[in-house]
Amino acid sequence: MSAQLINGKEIAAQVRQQVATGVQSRLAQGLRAPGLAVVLVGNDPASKVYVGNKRKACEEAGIVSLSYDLPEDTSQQALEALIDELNDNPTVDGILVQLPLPAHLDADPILVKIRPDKDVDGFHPYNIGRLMQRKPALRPCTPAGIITLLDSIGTPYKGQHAVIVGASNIVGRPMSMELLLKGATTTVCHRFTRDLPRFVSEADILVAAVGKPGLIRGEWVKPGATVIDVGINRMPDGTLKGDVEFETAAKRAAFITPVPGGVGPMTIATLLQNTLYAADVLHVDQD
Ligand SMILES: Nc1nc2c(c(=O)[nH]1)N[C@@H](CN(C=O)c1ccc(C(=O)N[C@@H](CCC(=O)O)C(=O)O)cc1)CN2
Repeated sequence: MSAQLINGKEIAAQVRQQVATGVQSRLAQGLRAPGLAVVLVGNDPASKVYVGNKRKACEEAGIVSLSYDLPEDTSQQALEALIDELNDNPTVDGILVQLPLPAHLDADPILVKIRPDKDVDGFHPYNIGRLMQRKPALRPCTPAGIITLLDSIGTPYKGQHAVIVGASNIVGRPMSMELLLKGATTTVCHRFTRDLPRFVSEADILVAAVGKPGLIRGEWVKPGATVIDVGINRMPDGTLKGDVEFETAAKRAAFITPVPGGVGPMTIATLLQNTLYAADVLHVDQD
């Protein structure tokens, strides 16, 4: 391996420490601790792990985590009623509905119902619009966390070709906007893209977010590229594998994120940052 590893776990720990300091400073001023409502519907095992990690991270940073674990057969109406209640609760700065929801539920009306100033996932059309206008408020956690990682290695964005593989609402599309705002020339590849290897081989910054283990072959990677692997694919033997063929990609790249321990921890650290931001900046009248 010649690439330098980007240690997401370590950088996430630094971000979480900064958030903890911010929370302490609120308490020292006599302000209340920020509150995050974490809503989990159903029994998806991966979602349970992520939600558990989010709640633990909140506690460690001094953020009050309010847990709402709802049964698999929760109705659309009941979930929307809970969002109304949380929107009106002055001790709640952030509301997070863990995705994916069970198949009978429609996520879009639920995400739109979350008050934009409590939308710490940054998925509400208002927050996406703010990002598009270069006036970000609450930014989607995974793309914003990736920018923190790229900043940490001094990425010279301007004029670089950033190629994002995957066009999801959670990662690919907001990621392309984050990188565009940084001055990169961005290309988004998706399932209809012809000749994926050609685009990958032209990427100075490559972000892979498709959820297909090893889809991106190491030999496609441009020598000296920065490779960010968002894929967290659980293999039959229980191990986690990224979307990028790690060993071969690491021989060509200058920087690469591991899976696990790369992007995933940054998603949670950025969620805490967003929650503190919502409490400090967006809800100053609620203390
Ligand atoms: N409401 C949301 N739902 C989902 C989001 C999101 O940002 N908001 N993103 C993903 C899942 N996700 C956060 O919820 C998430 C995924 C992975 C990790 C993480 O720390 N992964 C570890 C490995 C953990 C493991 O053992 O599985 C790592 O990569 O090191 C954190 C958050 C979909 N849903």
